[in-house]
Parts: sequence; structure tokens; C-alpha cells
Amino acid sequence: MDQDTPVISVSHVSRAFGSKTVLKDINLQVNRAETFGLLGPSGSGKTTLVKLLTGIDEASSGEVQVMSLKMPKLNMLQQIGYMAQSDALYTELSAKENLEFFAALYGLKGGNRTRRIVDVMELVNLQEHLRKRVDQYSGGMKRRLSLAIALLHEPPLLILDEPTVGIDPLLRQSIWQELRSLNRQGTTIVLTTHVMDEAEKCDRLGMIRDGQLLAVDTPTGLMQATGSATIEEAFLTYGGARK
Ligand SMILES: Nc1ncnc2c1ncn2[C@@H]1O[C@H](COP(=O)(O)OP(=O)(O)OP(=O)(O)O)[C@@H](O)[C@H]1O
Repeated sequence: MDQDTPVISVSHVSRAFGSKTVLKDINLQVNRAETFGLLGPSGSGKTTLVKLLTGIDEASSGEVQVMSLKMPKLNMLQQIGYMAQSDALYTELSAKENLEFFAALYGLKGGNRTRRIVDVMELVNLQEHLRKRVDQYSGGMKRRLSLAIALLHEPPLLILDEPTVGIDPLLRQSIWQELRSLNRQGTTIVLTTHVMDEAEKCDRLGMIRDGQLLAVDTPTGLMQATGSATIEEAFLTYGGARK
């Protein structure tokens, strides 16, 4: 893929569930090695949009391309690391068994599989709980395991739906350091967040309200456009709570 071709290209995308249109004519491009954040009030359409990017769901109209391929496309699974908002884990299995299952799905083999499992569990600080059944994990531990699974196969594109909810500030900081380092190595990251200091760390932000992408810009650009001193103020302006 050409270095300048956007990793994600969304054109005129709408998504309706029955008579309810939850995404309206979305146009968006995300560039290689960008960290792109989606911000918006609860129910504004963020999860619906990221599901279209992963190919889990399909647009009602318009087109989503990822790495120049029209989505949904099953073999893109290996290229994308997706962390859903609700954990998709086999709770009756251990963390190790979960990781092995996903490693097999992603085609990781032998020593590489073992090495990656150790690496990602260290990264999310769960190395001591590798053999524990997931139904004995706390909510935060499950989130961390879900993140570990998303990172397992070193995908060039990471799509993370509220990745740090339920994760303590110290670990959140180290996860962000890792995301930054992956980013520097060329990984593209799209995430949704409600945490303002995370939003500030993104290269660009998209503000969604009622299924419409109202603005896309750098955090500084959004603050300037709304005359806000903070991202939170800008968010409240776009979210409709502040005029
Ligand atoms: N499968 C579905 N069927 C019907 N309505 C749906 C479906 N999925 C999502 N919606 C609706 O689409 C709207 C957007 O939901 P979505 O989960 O994308 O919001 P969100 O911005 O991610 O919210 P939050 O920040 O609370 O996670 C909501 O009104 C939701 O009820």
C-alpha cells in the first residue's frame, strides 16, 4: 500500500437499524501511523462506526475501505486488532487458553506464539494471572486481557473501543506509552474515549453527535474553533451542552 494512501477511508456512510438512522453521511480518512480519537456523548454512534471499520457490521449505504479494500472483508481480521467495549472472552477458560485460541485464529505459531503471549501479558501487567480462569478475573483485568488479545498479532491497525475503562491510572499511563511506541513504529490507532486527557494525546479527533461527524481536527484545532481553553469544553460545545 502506498504510504500516502489513507489506512481508513469512509465515504458517505450511513447506518440504520430499522427506521432509526444512527450514522448519517459520515466521511472520514485516517492516515497511516495516526492516533485518531472518536469523541461524542453516549449513544452518539461511536461504537456503531468502529464496528463498520472492523467489518463486524456493514454500512446501510456508502463505503468503508480499510487498506484500500472494501469492508467487510473476512481476511482483514489478521490486519486489525479490535478491542470491543464488552469483552469477548471465553470466561470458562484460563487467560492462557484464551490467548492461545486467538493466537491460532491469527496464525501465530511456535516460539513466536509463546513469546507474544508473554509479551502482551506483561504489557497489561497480568503475567501472574496467566493460568487463572477468566471468570475469576475482575472487570478491569478482563479489559486488560481484551487489550492483550487485540495486540497479540502485532496488527498494523488497532481499533480500540474505550480501551482504558476500568483500568487504574498508573497502568493506563503505561498502556498509553505502549500505544505511542507502536504508533511510532507505524501502527495506526483508532479509539473511542470519554477520557479527556486521552483525547488530548490523539493526533486528531472526530467529534460525533447524533450520528453526525461534526468536526475533525487536531485537539488544538478543535479548541481554537470553539474558543475553548480545554478539550472538555470543546467536547461540551460539540456535544450540545454548551453554546
Ligand atoms: N443493533 C442495534 N439495533 C438498534 N439500535 C442500535 C443497535 N446498535 C446501536 N444502536 C443504537 O445506535 C445508537 C448509537 O449507539 P452506539 O453504541 O454506537 O453509541 P456510542 O456513541 O458508542 O455510545 P457509548 O458512548 O454509550 O458507548 C444508540 O441509540 C443505540 O441504541
